[in-house]
Amino acid sequence: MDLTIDRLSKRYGQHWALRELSLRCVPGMLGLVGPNGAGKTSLMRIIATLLEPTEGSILWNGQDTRTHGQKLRRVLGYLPQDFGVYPEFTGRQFLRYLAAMKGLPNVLIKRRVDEMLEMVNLEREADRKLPTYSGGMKQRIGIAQALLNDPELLLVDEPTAGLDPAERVRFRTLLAGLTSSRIVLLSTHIISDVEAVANRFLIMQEGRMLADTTSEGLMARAAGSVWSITADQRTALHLQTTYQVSGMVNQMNGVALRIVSAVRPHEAAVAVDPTLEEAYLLVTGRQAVRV
Ligand SMILES: Nc1ncnc2c1ncn2[C@@H]1O[C@H](COP(=O)(O)OP(=O)(O)OP(=O)(O)O)[C@@H](O)[C@H]1O
Repeated sequence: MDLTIDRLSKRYGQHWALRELSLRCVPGMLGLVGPNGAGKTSLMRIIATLLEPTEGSILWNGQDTRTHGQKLRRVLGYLPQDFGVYPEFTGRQFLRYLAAMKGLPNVLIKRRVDEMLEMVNLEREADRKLPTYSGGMKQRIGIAQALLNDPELLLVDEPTAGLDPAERVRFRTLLAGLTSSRIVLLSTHIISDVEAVANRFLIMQEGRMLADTTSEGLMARAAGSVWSITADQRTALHLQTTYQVSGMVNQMNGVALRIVSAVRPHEAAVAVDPTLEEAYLLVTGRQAVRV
């Protein structure tokens, strides 16, 4: 199993959504992290062969997907960001319908659908119509449909958007169990979504790959660049306007700040271990989203 992305670019009109992106993926969970508009969905849609690149190519096991797209589609599972459900179907009917569409033999469909419903913990809700499902249940049925063909390559685009914290955790746990023998590419703008499950982090911004690293690699980049200080209100305000503040808590004795800065922001500041979000902030220069 080998997915190679070679100098991929995508232009919409005058706007470049992807710029010369290269990447080689082997089995494991890859967290594709970047702010809205970074190009994550465009990349996923091109890999899924739903969108043509402007330049560059995607190779699946060494073969170009422009000419051998069927080989990749056969082993692909995809949960798109705007995953829509069919209002007339129950969860079970929906999965059976998609299993048939994916070409699973009739004799296997019932068993496979039952297995998937059990895996995503929706057996009890399987005969309810899809519009009655909560956001988290819809995402779980979405991942179930993506897994029907036991894909070697699983693309999951912003799966936790709009989920409440309990469903978010549940979804992460579900994903964590899926990675051993496939390539999973999971996109998110929330680093905590992939913090515990990804063994590789791809950080995208404005169509470019800013970093291709592990959590340790990302943390190492931020070592010595995160500071903690408890200051009075006036000093805290000054620090906030001058530096990137990654955390702030009002306390009895002042304001406790965490600051991301290459230089010591104040003589009373002490260096602290970075969090993954702070490392992300340092790489992208943006505020990480905390959920
Ligand atoms: N069909 C399109 N026509 C024109 N511009 C587009 C189109 N699709 C995406 N874009 C632009 O390309 C850039 C990348 O979009 P894309 O959806 O790939 O990013 P993203 O990282 O997935 O962001 P989001 O999380 O908001 O979906 C954005 O600036 C977006 O506005």
